[in-house]
Amino acid sequence: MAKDTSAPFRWRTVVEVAGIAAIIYVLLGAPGLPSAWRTGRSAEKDTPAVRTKIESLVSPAKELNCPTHKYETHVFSSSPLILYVDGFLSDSEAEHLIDISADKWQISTVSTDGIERTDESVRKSEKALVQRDLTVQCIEQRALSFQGWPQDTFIERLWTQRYNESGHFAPHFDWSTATKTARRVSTFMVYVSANCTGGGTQFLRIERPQAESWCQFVECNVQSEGVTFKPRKGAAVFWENFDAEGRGYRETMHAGLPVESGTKIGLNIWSWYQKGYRVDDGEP
Ligand SMILES: O=C(O)CCC(=O)C(=O)O
Ligand SMILES: [Fe+2]
Repeated sequence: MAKDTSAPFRWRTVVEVAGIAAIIYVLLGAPGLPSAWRTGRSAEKDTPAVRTKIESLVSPAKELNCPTHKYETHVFSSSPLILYVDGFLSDSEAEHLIDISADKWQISTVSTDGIERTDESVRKSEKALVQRDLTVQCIEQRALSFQGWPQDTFIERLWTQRYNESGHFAPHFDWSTATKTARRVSTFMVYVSANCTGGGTQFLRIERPQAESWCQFVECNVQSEGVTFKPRKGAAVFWENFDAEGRGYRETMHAGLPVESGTKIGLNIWSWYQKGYRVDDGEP
């Protein structure tokens, strides 16, 4: 009787096709996987976007003489870590940030894979790059000290952000480009001025806490998805963008809700992990 050789042959074909598909998937850059896992194809490559990012990293001068400043921290969530920091900025620091932003406002951009564009359906606001004077460096220092001066972690140059009526920022993550050795590890969303209605910072995938006490900081009287932090002058919402393995937290998706009346001014303080990088102290 003739031997049936077709079954082993089919299996070999299946294995070969799977192998070729896997090679093509890797060559395409492993689409669908978080970029932190795409080893061998990373922001360490010296692209213009990476150079611009690295040039924006700063470290406050070590011998700074900053005034004593006290704030109150409330743990909102431990995983992901989300903290509410009341009084992160003093009134005079907030006023100073407003003053030094005054002649610097420019239309805000959004960035996809390091490429900047304007799109009011995503982000409608103005932003200002603030000069690194003593007050600003003391704020940078406060942000690093708050996190325990983590290794190889720097502050991205600070920007204020102004939203007038209908200004908003659609849901997004703060961690678009990320690798194992370079990523935006944490965010402070600081309210510099909050003469507005609306304009809260909404986390769509996180539930509002039950305790009544949180109602001073989060919206309790509106029916909306997730939880919304109220803009409150001087306060900050702090969160970590990645877990210990370097995976972005999906729960940190957030939005700046439309300002219904008045003006809201925010300050972004982003901390960036850049393995092995050293930055000169001090001056802008
Ligand atoms: O304005 C807000 O409440 C959020 C701003 C924000 O998410 C950002 O600037 O990345
Ligand atoms: Fe954001």
